Amino acid sequence: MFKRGDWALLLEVGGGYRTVAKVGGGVVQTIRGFLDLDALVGAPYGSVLSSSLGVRFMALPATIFDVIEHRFKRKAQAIYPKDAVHIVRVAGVGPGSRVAEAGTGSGFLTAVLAWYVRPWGVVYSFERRLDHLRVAVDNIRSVGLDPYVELQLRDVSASGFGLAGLDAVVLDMGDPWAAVPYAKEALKPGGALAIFSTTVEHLVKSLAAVEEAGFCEVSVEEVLARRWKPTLGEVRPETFGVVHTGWIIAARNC
Ligand SMILES: C[S@@+](CC[C@H](N)C(=O)[O-])C[C@H]1O[C@@H](n2cnc3c(N)ncnc32)[C@H](O)[C@@H]1O
Repeated sequence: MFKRGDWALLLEVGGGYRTVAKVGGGVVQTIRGFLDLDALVGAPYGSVLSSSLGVRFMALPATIFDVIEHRFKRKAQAIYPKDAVHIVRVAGVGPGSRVAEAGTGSGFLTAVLAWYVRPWGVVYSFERRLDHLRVAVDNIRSVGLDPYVELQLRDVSASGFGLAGLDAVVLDMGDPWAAVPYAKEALKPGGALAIFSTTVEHLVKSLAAVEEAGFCEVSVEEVLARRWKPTLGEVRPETFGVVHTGWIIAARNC
């Protein structure tokens, strides 16, 4: 059953609208009318509540990805969930991992990494812009992941990470090639490096830096996720969708 402070995924019954809201957060406005979220405190998962316009919503427990997608504020270009999860895989991130990340941006990838390093690990996340860092702080706190994240205002291209023996370093920033030698110093032997690139030019410069720094087991992958229409009798790929996000370079510190 829902507790005060839980995040609920609210699905319009018989319609396509969805939103995510905090249980016990009072009355919230949606494009389908007002919803009283206090009514969900103590209610079982799957409860239905009506908006002020009479639109019915089914309330389900929200996943971390539901909250990130619907409630996180955006200050910088955020990573897509398909890429974030792939980074978790290639960087071998799991419970107890010590991971450094730059730049933090709005903290979308930070939150995903923090979700996976729980309950013993830590994400050291570096950002050079204070306005971005402030948004990330709010986003990460909103999902209760702040105990697993150490945020720092720092330009890693100029100053490195100031850390050693890390399990992984993840770079989603304009000039990762400048941070690659610092990433090598910060990683434990065998530790993983992951770099997200959105253009071919960025990818090639990043790859050159990875090779120059002496990393091994280098790979480049693009994650293609195509949404299909699940309506029986009309099952086919959706007409519109996200065509390109980026590539993920992975390498090991050898
Ligand atoms: C594309 S955004 C990162 C988005 C983030 N991965 C997310 O999912 O929300 C790139 C961020 O890197 C930061 N950045 C760029 N160069 C940096 C550097 N040398 N050191 C630290 N942060 C840097 C930028 O200010 C920006 O916030």
